[in-house]
Amino acid sequence: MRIKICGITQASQGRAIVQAGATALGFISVKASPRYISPKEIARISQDLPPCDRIGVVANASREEIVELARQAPLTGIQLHGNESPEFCQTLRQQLPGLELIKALRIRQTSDLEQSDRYQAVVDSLLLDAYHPQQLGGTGQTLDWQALRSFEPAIPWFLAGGLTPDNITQALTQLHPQGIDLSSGVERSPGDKDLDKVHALFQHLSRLT
Ligand SMILES: O=C(O)c1ccccc1NCC(=O)[C@H](O)[C@H](O)COP(=O)(O)O
Repeated sequence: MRIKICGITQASQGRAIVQAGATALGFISVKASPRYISPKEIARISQDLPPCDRIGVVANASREEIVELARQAPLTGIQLHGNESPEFCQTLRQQLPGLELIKALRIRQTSDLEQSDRYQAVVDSLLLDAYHPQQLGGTGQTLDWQALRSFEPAIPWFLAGGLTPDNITQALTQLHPQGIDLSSGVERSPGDKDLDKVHALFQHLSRLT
C-alpha cells in the first residue's frame, strides 16, 4: 500500500512523516492553494528527506511550467489535478519520461469514473478525489466509497478525499486501492501537518495488515 501525505510545507514535518511510514510526500504547486510551496522550497525540503516518492501537484499548468517545476525540484512524480486531457498527459509523458504521472479525477457522480478509461494508457496511476465546486483539492470531503466498489482500473489507483485516521479503516474495509492520499485529515491547519494524527493513521493502518 502506497501512503501519500500531501501538502507538505515544512522540512521537519516531511522528514517525520516519512519516518512514520509515508511512502510519498505531495507538494502543492498550485498558487491558489493555502498549501502552495515554491519549486525552490520543494528542492530545499527534498534535500534532507529520507528515501520516498516526491510528488509535485499541479492543476491546469502548461507543459512548460511543469517541465520547469521538474527541472527546479527533484520530483519523482507529477500529479495532474486539473482538467488535463489524455493528449496533454501523453505529450507530457514524452517530455518527462522518468517521472511518474498521476492523474487525479474529481468524482462528483459515479459516471465520472468512466473518464478513467481514457487515461489508463497515458499515465502511470490514477487518484480519485472528491469534487468541490470551488476547490480543486484538499477539501476534506469524502467520496461515496460504496459507489467505487466496482472501480478496478488497469493501472494502480490512490483513494483520496477526506481520509482521516478515524475513517481510514472503514474506507479500506470497503475499497482496495493500491494507495491512499491524505492532506487535511492529518493537519492542524492547511500546510501544517499534525504528527499525532499522522502517527494515529499508521497505528490504524498497522492493524489492517
Ligand atoms: O491540497 C490542496 O490544497 C490542493 C489544492 C489544489 C489542487 C490539489 C490539492 N491537493 C491535492 C491532493 O492530492 C490532496 O491530498 C487531495 O485533494 C486530498 O485532500 P484531503 O481531502 O484534504 O485529504
